[in-house]
Amino acid sequence: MRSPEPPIPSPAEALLHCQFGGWGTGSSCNNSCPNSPGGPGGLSSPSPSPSPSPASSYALTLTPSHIHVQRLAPRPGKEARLILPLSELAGCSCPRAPAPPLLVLYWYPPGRRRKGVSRRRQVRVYLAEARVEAERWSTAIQCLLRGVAITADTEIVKRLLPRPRRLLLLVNPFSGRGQAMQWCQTHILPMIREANISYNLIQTERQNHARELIKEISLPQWDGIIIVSGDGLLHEVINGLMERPDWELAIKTPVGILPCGSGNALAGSINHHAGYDMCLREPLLLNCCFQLCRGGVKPMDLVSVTTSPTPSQNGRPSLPRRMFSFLSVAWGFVSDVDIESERYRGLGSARFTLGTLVRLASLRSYKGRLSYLPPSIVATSPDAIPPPLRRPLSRSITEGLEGFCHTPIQRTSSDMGLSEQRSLRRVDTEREREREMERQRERERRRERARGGGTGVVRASSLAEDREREMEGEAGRSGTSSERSGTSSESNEREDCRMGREDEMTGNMEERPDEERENGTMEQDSGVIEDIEERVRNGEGSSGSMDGVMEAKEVGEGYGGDMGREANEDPEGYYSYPDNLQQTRLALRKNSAPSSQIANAFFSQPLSQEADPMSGASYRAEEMDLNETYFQKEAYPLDIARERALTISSPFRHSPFSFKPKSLDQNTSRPRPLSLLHHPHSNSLPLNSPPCPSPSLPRPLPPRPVPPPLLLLPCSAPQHPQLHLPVSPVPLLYL
Ligand SMILES: Nc1ncnc2c1ncn2[C@@H]1O[C@H](COP(=O)(O)OP(=O)(O)OP(=O)(O)O)[C@@H](O)[C@H]1O
Repeated sequence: MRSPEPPIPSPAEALLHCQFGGWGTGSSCNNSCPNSPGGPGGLSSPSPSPSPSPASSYALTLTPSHIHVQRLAPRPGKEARLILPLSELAGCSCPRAPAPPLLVLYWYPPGRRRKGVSRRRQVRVYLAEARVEAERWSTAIQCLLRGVAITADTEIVKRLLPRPRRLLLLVNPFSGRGQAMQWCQTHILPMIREANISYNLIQTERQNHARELIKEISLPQWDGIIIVSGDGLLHEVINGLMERPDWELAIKTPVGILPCGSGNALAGSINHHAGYDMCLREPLLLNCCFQLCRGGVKPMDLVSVTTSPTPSQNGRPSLPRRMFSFLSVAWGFVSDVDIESERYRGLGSARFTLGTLVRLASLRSYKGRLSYLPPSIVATSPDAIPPPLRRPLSRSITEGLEGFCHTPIQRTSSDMGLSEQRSLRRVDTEREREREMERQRERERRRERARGGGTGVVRASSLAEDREREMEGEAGRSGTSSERSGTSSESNEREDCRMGREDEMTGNMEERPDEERENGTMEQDSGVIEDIEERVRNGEGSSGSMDGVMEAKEVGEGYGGDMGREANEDPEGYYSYPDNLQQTRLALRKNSAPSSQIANAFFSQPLSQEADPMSGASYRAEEMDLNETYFQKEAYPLDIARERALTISSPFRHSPFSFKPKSLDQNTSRPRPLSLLHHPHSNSLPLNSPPCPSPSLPRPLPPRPVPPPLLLLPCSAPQHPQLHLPVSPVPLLYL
C-alpha cells in the first residue's frame, strides 16, 4: 500500500528545512520509528507532562509530498531516518502559548489488521527553537494538505491558509449496534479536530428528524453535512435537501458518511473507491474519517423513485410520492429482509444474514410490474445530440413477447410467469436463418419429389411453381394443343384460386416474421401445414395416389377444395385456413402450454383499444421501439383480472411445470408484520384491490422536472413504487 521510500531530498525540492529538538523521552514514545531504538522524536500527546528532551535533536525537511525526519542526536545514522508521506497526515498544529513552540504532526499510516487494512493514529511532536518557526512549519504543512501551492520562495504566513472547513455532523445514536456516539468520542471527533475542521454535532431524536432539520437550516454556512450513522440517515438528508425550495443549490452541498450503521453500504463503496481493501466496523470508520479529513469531493448519482398514488380511506386519491435514492432500490424479498431484520439490530450487519435466512424459510410471492420508458420518450431539447441507442433494461426478460405488449410503459415482465418466460423461444437471427434455410431445403425436396414422379404429396405452392414452370416451357415450345391448353388454363384457374388461399397462408407464414415468427407460432403454423399434408398423404381429400407431376396436381386440387370444406367442418377449426391473422391467432389458442394463458389473456382483449379514460393512461401511443417490435400503437388498458392471473411467482414455491393462475389472496393469506403494513415501501397488496389505474408517465411533482432517460414502473397496483433512473441532480460526496 505504501509507496517506496523516496531518496533523501535534494536542496532544490526542499520547501523548508530546520532543526528541532525532541519532546518527551524517546523511550516513552509508542510511536517510535520502527527502525530506530529511540525513534525520531514524538510523543503520543503533546499536552500532558510536557518535557523537552534536550538530548535528542532532529533535522526536518519539508518537500511537496513528504516530511523527512533525520535524527541527529543521540545517534545519527541511516537507520534513524523517518519519512512521513503527507498523504498519510490528517493534520498538524502548533499549540498556542503558553504551550512551548511545538510542531505536532497527526499521522495515520495504514497498517494491516485482522479485519483488513486500517489506519493507526500516531502523533509526532517536535520542539522548535521559536514559536515563529513552529507556526511557519505548521502553516506550510497545512497549506500542502489543503492543496495550496507553495514553493521555497513563498513567504509562509497564516493568511495563505483557506478558512477552516465547517461541518454539520448528524449522529443517529441508535444506528447499528448503538455505538455511534461512543465512536464519535473515540475516533471521529479527535481526527476532525486534528484536521483543523470546525463542526457542530446534532444527535437525531427520531425518525425523519434529520430530514426536517435539513429542510430548514441555512446551508451556506456549512461546507458539508456529515452523517455519523448508516445509510438510512443519509437517505433522509438527501431527501431533505431535495425537498427544499432551493433544492438545485442545496443538493450541491457536499454530504459525507462516517459508518456507524449496520450495512454501511455507501461507506464500503467509498472505502473501495479510495483503494483500500474491504474492511468493516472501526477500520472502515477510520478509513472513511481519514478521507473526510482530507476533503476530497466526488459527484454521485441519485435515483428518483415515484410511487403511484394510493387510494386513501376517504376515497380521495393521495398524491404520488417522490423520493430519491443514492444506493439501491429494492422491492420484494430484499426490502422485506431489510425491514423485518430491524428486530435483530443488536447483531450489527449479521442481522441481514439472519433476516435472509428467516425470509428464505417462509418465502412469499410478490406481484409486481416492471416497466420502462424507451429513450424516445425522454424529452430532449432540439439541439441536444441524441443519446446512443441501447437495449432496454428489461429486454432480456421480455423478448419473445411481441404482440403481447401494451403501450411502452406498460410493457412488463410480469405479463408472464417465470416458467412461461423460459418456455418462450428467444428470437435469434442465427436460428431464424437456419430455419429459413431448412424451409428452403424442404421446398427443394418437395419439388424433387414432384419431378421425380414418385407417388407423394407436394405442397400446393410447389405444385403451383412447377405448374408455372411447365406452362412457361409449354408456351416456349408453342406447339400445344388447344384442348390441352384449355385444360391447363382451367387447371390453372382453379389452382390460382387455391394458390391464392395457400399463398395467403404461406404468405402469412413467411411475411409476418415481425408478428408471429418471433412469437414462436411459426412452428405451430408449420405444424398445421404438416398435418394437412399428412392427411392428404393418407388419402383424405384425394381420389387416390397418382404418379407424376400431373397426378400430384390433381392431389393438389383435392387438397385445395376438399380439404377446405373438411376443415370448415372440423369443430376444432384446426384445419381451417385462417382468413386473416386474427384467425391464425385464434387457432393457436389450443396451445396447452402455460403460454396459452398468455395467449388467452391477450386474445381476449381487442387488438386495438382506446385508452381507458379511467385508467389514467395519459401517455401517447408509441409505434415501435429500437427493435421495431415492442409497442403497439394503441394504449392498452389494464385488466385487473388479467393482471392477477399473470404474475411473477417465486421460483422456489411453484414448480414451473404445474402452472396455475395465482390470485391476490395468495399474498395476503399470510399475516404480514405490522411494520410492513405501515411502511411506505410495503410490498403487501390490499385484499380487495380496486381496479388499478394504469401506471402513467411520472407526474411531474412540482417543482423539479428531472428528465428520466430510463424509467422503471414496477407495478400496476397503486401500492407499488414507480422507479425512475434519471440523470439527476448530483449530490457531492466527501471522499
Ligand atoms: N433517534 C432516532 N431514533 C430512532 N430512529 C432514528 C433516530 N435517528 C434516526 N433514526 C432512523 O433510523 C433509521 C436507521 O438508521 P441508519 O440507517 O442510520 O442505521 P442502520 O439501519 O443501522 O444502518 P444501515 O442503513 O447502514 O444498515 C433511519 O432511517 C432513521 O430514520
